[in-house]
Amino acid sequence: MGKWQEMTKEELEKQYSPSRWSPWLDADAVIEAHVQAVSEGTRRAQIGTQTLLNVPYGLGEGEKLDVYLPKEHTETFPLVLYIHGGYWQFLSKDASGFAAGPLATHGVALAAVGYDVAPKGQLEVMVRQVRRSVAFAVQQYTGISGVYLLGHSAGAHLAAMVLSTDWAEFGVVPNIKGAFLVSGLYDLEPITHTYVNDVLHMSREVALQNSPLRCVPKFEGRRSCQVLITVAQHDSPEFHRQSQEYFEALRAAGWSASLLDIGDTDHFDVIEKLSQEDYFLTQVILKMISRG
Ligand SMILES: N[C@@H](CC(=O)c1ccccc1NC=O)C(=O)O
Repeated sequence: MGKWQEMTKEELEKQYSPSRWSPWLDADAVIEAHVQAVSEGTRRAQIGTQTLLNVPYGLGEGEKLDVYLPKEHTETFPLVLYIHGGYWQFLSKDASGFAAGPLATHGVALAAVGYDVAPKGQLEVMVRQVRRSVAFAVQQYTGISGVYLLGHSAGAHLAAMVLSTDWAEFGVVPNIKGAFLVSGLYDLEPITHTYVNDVLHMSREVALQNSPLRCVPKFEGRRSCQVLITVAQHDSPEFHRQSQEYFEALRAAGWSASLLDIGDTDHFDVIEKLSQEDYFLTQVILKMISRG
């Protein structure tokens, strides 16, 4: 596999079209199935948990959280903040509670983060919104025993940007105990050369400044934070490269990180299946949280 700089525009666009790599469904069908799966999974999670929908974390219309609590929750519990994917332009928090069921069964709360996707939002706006949502959550809910980030695809990019936050201006330093980054993007420069940027309009500077790969902070060893980077077996080679390089960059900066290639999954069902308790990644996440 050559470098992205040497690819034709056609090849680069294919690399960054996750729907074209599913071995099971064609591009349109896989996206349709994905929207269906996350919507249906979210509906089921809303029945099985206690919900607080549309909790504002800021003044903007899009700055809201959907919180899913275990039905019988104790006073303190871990909170997973879920940041949805969709190339910073599709999907919303409304269909992003599908992972809450199995978590709630084990006493873990989930909050699906809303943010302004493009064209309304620009990339830097989304990064700031997600950072603010994390600061808000830890200030609002004093019962949180630990915060975990869970992000898919573009949402894993936003979660990774949360890890590189200088919290000085947020008035709080969240105790982020772990991050689960699923099929994410950490190097945005190649994306500026694809159709994805037709709506985002990222400049090269914005792409560089908002690439987690280029802003990994040195890990200060005072607290523990585990980062799990996962990629789907049927993600494209460029997606695999992105995860591999971010993993190496985290390790080089002293972070505790691991990299996991999840067999028999594509870019979409790798996250959808978190609605199932017996899914491999659900079990890994529950285990990491239970270790605290
Ligand atoms: N053109 C993209 C579209 C895409 O990523 C997407 C579209 C709708 C809803 C979610 C998407 N991606 C990841 O969650 C693709 O090829 O998959």
